[in-house]
Amino acid sequence: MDKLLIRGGRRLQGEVTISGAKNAALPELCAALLVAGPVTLHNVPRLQDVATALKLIRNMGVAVNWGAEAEGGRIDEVVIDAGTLNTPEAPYELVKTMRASIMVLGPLLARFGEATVSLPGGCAIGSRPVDQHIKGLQAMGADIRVEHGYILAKATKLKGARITTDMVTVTGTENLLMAATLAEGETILENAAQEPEIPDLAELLISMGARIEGHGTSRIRIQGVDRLHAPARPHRIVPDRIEAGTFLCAAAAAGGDVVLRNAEARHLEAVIEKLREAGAAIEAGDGFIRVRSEGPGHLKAVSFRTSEYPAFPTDMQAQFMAIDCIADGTATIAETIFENRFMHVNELARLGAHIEVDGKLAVVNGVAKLSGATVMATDLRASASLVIAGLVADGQTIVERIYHLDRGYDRMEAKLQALGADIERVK
Ligand SMILES: CC(=O)N[C@H]1[C@@H](OP(=O)(O)OP(=O)(O)OC[C@H]2O[C@@H](n3ccc(=O)[nH]c3=O)[C@H](O)[C@@H]2O)O[C@H](CO)[C@@H](O)[C@@H]1O
Ligand SMILES: C=C(OP(=O)(O)O)C(=O)O
Repeated sequence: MDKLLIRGGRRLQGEVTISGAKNAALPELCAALLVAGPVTLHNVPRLQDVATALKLIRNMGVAVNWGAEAEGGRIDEVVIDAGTLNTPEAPYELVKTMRASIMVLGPLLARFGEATVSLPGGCAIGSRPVDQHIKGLQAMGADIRVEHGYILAKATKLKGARITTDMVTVTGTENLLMAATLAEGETILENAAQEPEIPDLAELLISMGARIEGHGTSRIRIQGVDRLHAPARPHRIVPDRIEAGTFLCAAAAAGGDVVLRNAEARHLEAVIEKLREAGAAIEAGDGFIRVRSEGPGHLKAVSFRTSEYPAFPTDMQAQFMAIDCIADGTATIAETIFENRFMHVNELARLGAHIEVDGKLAVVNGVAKLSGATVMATDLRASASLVIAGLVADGQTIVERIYHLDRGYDRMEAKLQALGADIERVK
């Protein structure tokens, strides 16, 4: 199993190009199932979750061409043609490592009138049920049973409905949005998620002939159409705001001067505001963000609370906690989205951090320095937080189980090396 070996204490300097968003790529790969014809995506990040999603849809009989595999092809391009789809099924073996697989359910049901999709596997950050996806599709007239760990869904023709989800759910909104494009009549999604990946998905669907309004707000209105068509042009996936935020936190914590290219500051306002409070200087312009920081000894502890977009993202909580660990003062961090997303705390403590957890709250007392140790990654963003802590810690840190990191970051260690970090992957 691969590990990362980090020798801390180096400042970060230079430029890094941010990849396309994992959380936009995954629903958009599923959206391609809605049409018979080629859907071309650009700015596709090279990461394990994309590979898993492509394996899943190939298994349905879909033709997939990932640029990295094609001779001389664009490395960031994926072309999917679901014209040959013959098995509208997602088996447990392919779904268990990636909860986002649930997003094949809406498109399959809408286009084929049936789908068999395994319940996604349990995940370290919380229980993560999919009841809202199921309830929404039932409101659209689907007949859904859950048996032997599988969702068995049928619908001769989905019907438009007004759906108010019990909570704001990102993939729930995306699943129902995709299903509604082919439903009969109008669907209104109330309490819809507003994360930037949702308007990005909606724009792709619109380029396929879908009729959607209000994407990016909490009320999305969809007029169903009889069929969608292949988009005329490639769709460019929105930059990954969480990858960008992770590099901002890394530079703020380690100190240095880093410019992020292909990054959207307007998608990261809550994080940037907190980084400024912590003492980092941030400038942003068209497609770039620059961060300058004096690093350890010059950072202030900053409290924050995770919440739905545009508030502070839960996917940035662990990485920002790494800054608070070495900042001056005490920070209180409230995690309101997932009930078990403080798994990195024990590992940060192994590096010398002082953190106490009480339910949804973590209280971090900043220390002057961290000291390198062997730590274990427990989930995707926890891994990133340990990497950031390792960049600051004295001596050598080994981060084990980085398959979590590889799920969602595109060659993170290579990008950090290019910024001057002493980090390498070892077998
Ligand atoms: C692939 C993708 O885009 N993943 C993101 C997505 O996950 P995901 O879409 O899975 O997260 P949700 O927005 O659905 O979850 C929000 C909350 O609602 C609960 N819930 C959700 C659906 C449901 O049917 N029932 C239910 O109870 C969840 O357990 C959680 O407590 O949004 C999360 C919250 O921003 C991010 O951390 C993930 O990175
Ligand atoms: C929790 C995350 O992803 P997923 O929903 O794919 O598990 C994440 O990106 O931090």
